[in-house]
Amino acid sequence: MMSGMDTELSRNWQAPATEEPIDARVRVPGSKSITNRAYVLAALSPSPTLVREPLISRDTGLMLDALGAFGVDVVRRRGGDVLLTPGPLPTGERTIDVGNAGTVARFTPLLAARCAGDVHYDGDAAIRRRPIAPLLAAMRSLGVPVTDAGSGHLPCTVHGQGGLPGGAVEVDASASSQFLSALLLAGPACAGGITVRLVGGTPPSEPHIAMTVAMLREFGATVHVAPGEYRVEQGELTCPEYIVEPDLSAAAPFLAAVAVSGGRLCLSGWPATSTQPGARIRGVLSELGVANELGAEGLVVTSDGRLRGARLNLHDVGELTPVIAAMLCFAEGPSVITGVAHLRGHETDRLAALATELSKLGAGVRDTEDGLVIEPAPMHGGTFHTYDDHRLVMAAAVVGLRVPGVVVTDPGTVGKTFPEFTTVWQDMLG
Ligand SMILES: O=C(O)C1=C[C@@H](OP(=O)(O)O)[C@@H](O)[C@H](O)C1
Ligand SMILES: C=C(OP(=O)(O)O)C(=O)O
Repeated sequence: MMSGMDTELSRNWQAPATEEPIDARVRVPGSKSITNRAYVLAALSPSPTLVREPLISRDTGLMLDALGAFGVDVVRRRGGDVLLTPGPLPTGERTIDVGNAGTVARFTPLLAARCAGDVHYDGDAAIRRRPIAPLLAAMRSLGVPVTDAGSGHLPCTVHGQGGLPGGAVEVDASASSQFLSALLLAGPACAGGITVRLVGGTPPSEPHIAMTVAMLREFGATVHVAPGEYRVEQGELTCPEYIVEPDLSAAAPFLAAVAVSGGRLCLSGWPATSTQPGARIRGVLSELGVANELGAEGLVVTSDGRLRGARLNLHDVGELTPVIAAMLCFAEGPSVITGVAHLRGHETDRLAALATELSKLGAGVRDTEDGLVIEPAPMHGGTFHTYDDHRLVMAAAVVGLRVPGVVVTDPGTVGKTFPEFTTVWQDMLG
């Protein structure tokens, strides 16, 4: 039996610190966003799809479970590839656990409408706080009956009628680009296709919308894009094999490690072009004065450990904010991050969490209405709370490299998108 102290230690992770420059080659697992889109599109493709090099993590496991509940046969091959073959759409009541996966919570309810019967949705306490009302409103206006407890949040029930109506629909995707992606991904299965008109503010995470459009086309869908309006034609999808790119947002903490500690790191498998927002970390690094170059062996980042402060609008790449904020705590001057008010509705209120945890360790970090102000200052060890947020574990790891004694709570929460993160991080240090 473990003593209370052992239990406490096993729940925490002492982030490794180093005074040596980094000299490493790292490979990260497949992209969460690409994997879960490939799974959704495979579920809508009548012929089998082999998804190669997918991410194997909590979010992608929950997606496969959800699709399995909708009659998709899922075969996990040795080595990680997954073969998906849709079967007859099921009838009767079922329940989907979305955990804290935005992609499962937002992308699958439209698919549930194709089943005949009630599909109940719920997940972690955190997902019950995350926005979904604009998506449910759009579903209702399409003619899909959905009930919730009146709060506009999960839990909710999709009353599947055995088919997905289509037509024209408006959506306010200013709180999450995933509302728009959800409607577009379901488009080929909608009767008569779907026309989505954006209302409200500009959606965040523009690269994720481009990813949705690009992947729909890779699966054979016809997609028309005009300013503020998208049209997806009804049609049969097919893609016998889809290869998933490495997750460039999961790569970001490793690149940040070189920026704060100096040295050289090669991230293997970096694609020449990508719709992933993580690809834009290269531009951010350049702006901070950190050299990075794409060559035959991958993306190579080299640094002497010095970086400039900057003013960064991260509206398009919000999921990079925790790692970038951690990195900026070691810049030579202050920084301002703007454009990410929607992060308050992510896995946790990321702006509040980053301000609290980074300040607690000595940096001057405060949250503003739509971002963070970061005044670098000498930092010291202490406990870094992670609030069930995988990207806060990654941010804490970056701080811990330069600050001995950073104790990270609940490191297992990183399993949402990168179960092997702490091992790969340790390996990076040799
Ligand atoms: O579509 C996707 O795969 C994602 C879209 C973004 O969501 P928001 O637009 O809600 O920020 C991003 O932050 C999330 O990690 C993944
Ligand atoms: C916001 C994120 O995840 P989700 O897919 O749950 O929205 C994220 O991974 O940073």
